[in-house]
Amino acid sequence: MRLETVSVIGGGAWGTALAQAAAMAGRGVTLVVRQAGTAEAINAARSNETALPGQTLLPAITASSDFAEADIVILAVPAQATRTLLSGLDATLLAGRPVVLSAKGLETGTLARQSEILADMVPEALPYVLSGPSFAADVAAGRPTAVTLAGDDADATSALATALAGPSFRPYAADDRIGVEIAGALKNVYALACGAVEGADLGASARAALIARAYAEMARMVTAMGGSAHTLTGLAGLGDLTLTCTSVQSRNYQFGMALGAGGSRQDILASGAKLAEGVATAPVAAALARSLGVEAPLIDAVDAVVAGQADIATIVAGLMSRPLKREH
Ligand SMILES: NC(=O)C1=CN([C@@H]2O[C@H](COP(=O)(O)OP(=O)(O)OC[C@H]3O[C@@H](n4cnc5c(N)ncnc54)[C@H](OP(=O)(O)O)[C@@H]3O)[C@@H](O)[C@H]2O)C=CC1
Ligand SMILES: O=C(CO)COP(=O)(O)O
Repeated sequence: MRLETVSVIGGGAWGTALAQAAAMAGRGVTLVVRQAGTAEAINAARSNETALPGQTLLPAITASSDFAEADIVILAVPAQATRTLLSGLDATLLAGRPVVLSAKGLETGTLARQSEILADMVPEALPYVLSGPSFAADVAAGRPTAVTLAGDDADATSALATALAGPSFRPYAADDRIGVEIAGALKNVYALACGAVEGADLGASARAALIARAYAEMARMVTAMGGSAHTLTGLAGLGDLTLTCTSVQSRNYQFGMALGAGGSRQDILASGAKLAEGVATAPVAAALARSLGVEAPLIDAVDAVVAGQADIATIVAGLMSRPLKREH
């Protein structure tokens, strides 16, 4: 299969960074944005100053407001926008092509993973999931980054990983799409919790305990969904959980800090908070856990705090007074 050209759909921080990574890999790239004026501004400045300031885009990238036919399509819009985006695209341009899903979230209402949305909307597309510890600013600046790229066919996934790999961007091929998608969505929920630990000044010990118990909870969720807990030992699991749950640079962590300091979801959003996917995913993950019969006290705790149903002190007291049990 020809893997020379790439269309990245979504002109935010991540779409811009993935366009840069694909250009570094030697691909010809179209960065598809919503507004013609935005495309013109990016092409003129050779930079997407609104979404990813201070990064000069490589010459192989052209921004456009039209979806161009390409060998590889990468979707990089927020998880809740993926269905709307796909409903507006010409499905014939996606049929038989690798479509790389890079959003980290579960869909409100349907509880769907990103690749389930793609299967609903364009069943003829070839689904791949890209996830792992990778801040857009790091990827775009050419700092060393490694991610997981999961697809159904091992040879085709390796070929796609090779087509997207560059000197500073290293995709590892994998086959567990479910595990990778659930890990990517849930780490944002746990990052909210870890940010709240910092915002409420509960200490580094509490944060480390939270990360370890989040990993165990994530493993229960992945297994119940039909994925492999082994996937969580990799970049999309441990890697991204570590990054997002310990970095003030993470938008989910920042949102959690504001919650931990006593802010309400509404007030934090009104203050202009950046996209924090865990906010939409927390109630979806809680509903998913209930439907699967999985015990998920941390997801439930984040869901309750985000919904304004409980304060941090009550949540912490509740978690610390759960019946003692064996660790494994
Ligand atoms: N930023 C990061 O470091 C990383 C982000 N991700 C994931 O990537 C996804 C996107 O995040 P990110 O780019 O950072 O978010 P941003 O908020 O920076 O950008 C989101 C972009 O999506 C566009 N968009 C929203 N809805 C639509 C739509 N219906 N059709 C077309 N475009 C649309 C917006 O367009 P407009 O500007 O016109 O509103 C905006 O450019 C998230 O799921 C995130 O978790 C994954 C790894 C790293
Ligand atoms: O997914 C990310 C890094 O891997 C980005 O995290 P935030 O969306 O929390 O900034």
